[in-house]
Amino acid sequence: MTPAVEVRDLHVRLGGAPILAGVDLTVAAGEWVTVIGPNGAGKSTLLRAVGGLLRAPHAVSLFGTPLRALRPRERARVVATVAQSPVVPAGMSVLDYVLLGRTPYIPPLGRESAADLAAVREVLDRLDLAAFHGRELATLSGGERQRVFLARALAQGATLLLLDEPTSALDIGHQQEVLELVDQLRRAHGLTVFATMHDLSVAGEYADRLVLLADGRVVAAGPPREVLTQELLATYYRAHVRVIDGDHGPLVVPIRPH
Ligand SMILES: Nc1ncnc2c1ncn2[C@@H]1O[C@H](COP(=O)(O)OP(=O)(O)OP(=O)(O)O)[C@@H](O)[C@H]1O
Repeated sequence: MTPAVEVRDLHVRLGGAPILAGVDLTVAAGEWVTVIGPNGAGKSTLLRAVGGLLRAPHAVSLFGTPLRALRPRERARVVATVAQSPVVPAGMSVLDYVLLGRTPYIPPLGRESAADLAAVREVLDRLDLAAFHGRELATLSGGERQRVFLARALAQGATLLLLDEPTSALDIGHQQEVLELVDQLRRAHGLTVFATMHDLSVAGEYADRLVLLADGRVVAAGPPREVLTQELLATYYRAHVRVIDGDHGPLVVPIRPH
């Protein structure tokens, strides 16, 4: 079957320095793959390249089509990105911000249709954001805002979701709620999820496969119990951890070194 994401020998240089140095990976349609790795490993850069936000035209294909062959509107119907800290337009309401997700469906110089508004209201309800629809985005708390960013991506109706640290600003309850919702949507609508996460236990609980990135290279990839090992985490994170069996995958507990 054609993979949702295919990355072949991806090299990215930023500010004159090599950031990604020959990354290869595939994400099957319907799969959830999470990229982990220490700070500065290149995780966000990889996600941006897959989302078409960097010039890497030859290395990335989405659902069998090279990125370079997709026009921006076409690309936006296929892939939706939730960046780590998206720009918040001044004075914009929650409703209008989430409505931006419908841009690929609105004709140039046209207005949103009743179906666009219905799609937005449905997503706001699902994410428990309906009460905020008239609020100025900038006045929301970090966690509320993060749910609005996700709402915009879901309203886009793309089949591939790229989530860069989607729950970093959320409390543990909202973190679970958002990840469960993403997983439900994935199963119900056949979405593919390609994410980055720092919480290794949570990453392992939700992903089918993990990709461990270090210094711009994939150093391990596979099911969570093959990647979340004490040895790999000591080598690449310099972390002292204990890995214990959980119901949905390994749980990584940091242990204070002697
Ligand atoms: N525009 C840029 N110019 C120069 N260097 C950059 C640029 N953007 C990113 N980098 C560098 O590329 C490296 C990888 O950054 P990236 O944000 O992809 O890492 P990351 O794995 O997502 O890190 P973190 O876990 O800290 O979010 C970092 O060393 C960063 O400083």
